[in-house]
Amino acid sequence: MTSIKSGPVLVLGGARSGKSVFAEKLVTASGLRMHYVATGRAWDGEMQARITEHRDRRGADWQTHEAPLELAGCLQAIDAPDRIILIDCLTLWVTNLMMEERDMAAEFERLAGYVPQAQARLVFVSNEVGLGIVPENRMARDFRDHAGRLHQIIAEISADVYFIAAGLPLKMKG
Ligand SMILES: Nc1nc2c(ncn2[C@@H]2O[C@H](COP(=O)(O)OP(=O)(O)OP(=O)(O)O)[C@@H](O)[C@H]2O)c(=O)[nH]1
Repeated sequence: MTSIKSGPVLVLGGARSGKSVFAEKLVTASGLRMHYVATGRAWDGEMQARITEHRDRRGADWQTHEAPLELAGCLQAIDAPDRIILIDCLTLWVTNLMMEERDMAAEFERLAGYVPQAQARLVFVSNEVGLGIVPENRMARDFRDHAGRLHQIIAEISADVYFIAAGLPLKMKG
């Protein structure tokens, strides 16, 4: 199993690609105190079922925090050198910021400003949503563009970057 040596990690992949499971294994293998920051919200029964599945899989060794909007603030609040924090996922955070009409560039800058100073190990999970055809509606195009920009920003400051497809990791950086 791949292990985390130093610096932040970005794990990208499509829906149900196995990216969360891969990231969870990286975290579990680290031996550090495991924290999970969820950006998702239980907006309907289906999402609640997905969340329950994730919680059951993680088990009691993880401490869970919910940060649909204030991601950098949440990470700062729980930062400590003996911890590893899995952030799942950046694309849901982008969705939440868009819904609240936040200044995306400023939010990305705030997160990117914090990441290099973090004492905890950070593992970001995100959906690669830019591989399909150009979406027909404006909001979906904006979402795809914001996600793409954020991925480039986080990839640049990450030590390791993986792309997961069909449960298989492709190491792109590190
Ligand atoms: N609020 C909240 N959300 C959670 C919790 N655990 C997981 N989630 C959210 O559930 C989302 C994952 O949903 P899925 O639809 O199963 O993920 P997926 O992208 O289809 O599948 P994978 O590629 O396997 O990760 C994550 O992005 C989290 O934000 C939790 O304890 N609380």
